[in-house]
Amino acid sequence: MRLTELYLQPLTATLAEHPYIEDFITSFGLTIAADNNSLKHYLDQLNPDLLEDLGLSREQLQRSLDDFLNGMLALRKPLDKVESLTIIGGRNKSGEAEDFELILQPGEVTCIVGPTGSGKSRLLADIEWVAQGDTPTGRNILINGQVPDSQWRFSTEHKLVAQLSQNMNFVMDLSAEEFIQMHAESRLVTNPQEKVAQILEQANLLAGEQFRPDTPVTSLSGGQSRALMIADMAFLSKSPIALIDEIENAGIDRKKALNLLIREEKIVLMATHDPILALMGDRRLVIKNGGIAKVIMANEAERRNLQRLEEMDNQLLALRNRIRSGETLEQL
Ligand SMILES: Nc1ncnc2c1ncn2[C@@H]1O[C@H](COP(=O)(O)OP(=O)(O)OP(=O)(O)O)[C@@H](O)[C@H]1O
Repeated sequence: MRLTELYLQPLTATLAEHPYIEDFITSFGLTIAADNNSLKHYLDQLNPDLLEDLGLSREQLQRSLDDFLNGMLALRKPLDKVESLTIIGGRNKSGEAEDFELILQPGEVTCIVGPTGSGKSRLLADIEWVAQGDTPTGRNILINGQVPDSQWRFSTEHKLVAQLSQNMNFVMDLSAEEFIQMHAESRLVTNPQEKVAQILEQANLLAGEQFRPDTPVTSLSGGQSRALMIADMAFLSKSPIALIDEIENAGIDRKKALNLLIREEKIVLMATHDPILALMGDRRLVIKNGGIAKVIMANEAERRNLQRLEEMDNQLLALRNRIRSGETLEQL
């Protein structure tokens, strides 16, 4: 819907489709009720004395409402589907060319490995910024094979990338359910209750220890809050690209977490040195001296080892649980 139509149709329809307009108007100390007049008529008939008492001019109110509605309409606009992300090589820290062009597709997982300071975060930042040769690496990022529309580059609503970082600090005094509910409402999803239930259920499947919907977010363990944010990212974020920084220390089911994002058809890039996650990826980018030094594609021999690694991981997990419950490990 266009902004002009929204101003001209009867308020009954406008407020039913965009209930947040009422909150916006009341936040200025005004009241608005659904009737057959239009939003334009409502604004035109506002009493100038009342506006003056509220310290408002009609033009100011109109401008703020335009900005607000434009933002809300942009949030509802369907995004262009991202079918591929191309990374065109730039140069490493010594100025040597990175000689490659990589195409990543939805549902694929790309792991990023390399020593501290090698440039892993820089690569993620190039993608987030949709670099056009204008970052220290000189890389270029294409979306669907083309220089991306400014929709992706400059919009704060339509973020190309959703990023999950290692540290989660909640400062709000809300329950897990209220927190996700608030997020779902701000995203204007059509069925927030259902989405919230789905996210809480999935987060509990990921978390090592269960939590209840009424658990305050500030009381969630590191693993539980990360599980909640991964489920939130999978089901609420419209960003087609997910960047994950080190999932391993989180105490959550890493495999399920990754599968959730893959199932939601995101392009996943993950900095990780966890062998299980690395082998689950479709490719690994090896970063050295600021450049992508090597691209390792998933191969059968490595994948066969995945099962062994999982067995080893389960054995370690069982030992961890024994330690946790106070047992000794003389007998393995
Ligand atoms: N190709 C490049 N040319 C110039 N500078 C670069 C290049 N790649 C990375 N850098 C710079 O090198 C520094 C270290 O890179 P970065 O922070 O990405 O490393 P990292 O691998 O993420 O390290 P850590 O594992 O410690 O987080 C940053 O200042 C980054 O901007």
